[in-house]
Amino acid sequence: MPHVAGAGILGLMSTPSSSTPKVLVAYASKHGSTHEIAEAIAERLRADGVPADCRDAGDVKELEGYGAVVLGSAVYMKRWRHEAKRFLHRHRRELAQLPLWVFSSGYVGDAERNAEWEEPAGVVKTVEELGARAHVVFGGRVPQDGGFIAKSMAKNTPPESADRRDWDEIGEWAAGIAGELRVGERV
Ligand SMILES: Cc1cc2nc3c(=O)[nH]c(=O)nc-3n(C[C@H](O)[C@H](O)[C@H](O)COP(=O)(O)O)c2cc1C
Repeated sequence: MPHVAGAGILGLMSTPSSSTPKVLVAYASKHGSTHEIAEAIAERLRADGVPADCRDAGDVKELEGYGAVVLGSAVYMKRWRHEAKRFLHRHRRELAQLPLWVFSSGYVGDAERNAEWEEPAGVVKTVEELGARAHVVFGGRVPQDGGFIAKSMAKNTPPESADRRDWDEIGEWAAGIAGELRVGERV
């Protein structure tokens, strides 16, 4: 089960607006699979009545107009993509004031979820300091078009476990976010 940090509605209770905040789903992806997770989260939010934009973290210059943020990054060599790290740094003041949810995407293959392939510790520390409501890890997909290591991963990974993204798990996580934001709307 993904780790879910202490959630709550306190931040939303103090929000003066009675409308559901628009959510920015920002992602950092090299080979597209994290982008697809981010799109699925945004789609689920919209389906649950929460307005959401899905954007490349590297393209986001400001957070004006957004009342909540979901940030996700692919993990490579135990690190987040630099666009996601830069996003955290650049917007840290606003993020500390906004409801924030975070996901990493990485583990692939048929082994039990590998403890080696977890969230980068520095990212966990930063997002907890920013008051993130949850930070979770989703499975990833072996890149189909990468370099030497990716090719070797693809060769050594059984095709049926090359894509470990669990769309039900992702959808449920997004539904939980929508639920929290809708609760805030009623406060
Ligand atoms: C060279 C390479 C290194 C990787 N390193 C990690 C890692 O350290 N931890 C992890 O969880 N996943 C790792 N992965 C798996 C990727 O995170 C996974 O394939 C992810 O879904 C890629 O996301 P993207 O398609 O959005 O770029 C690695 C993949 C490659 C090709």
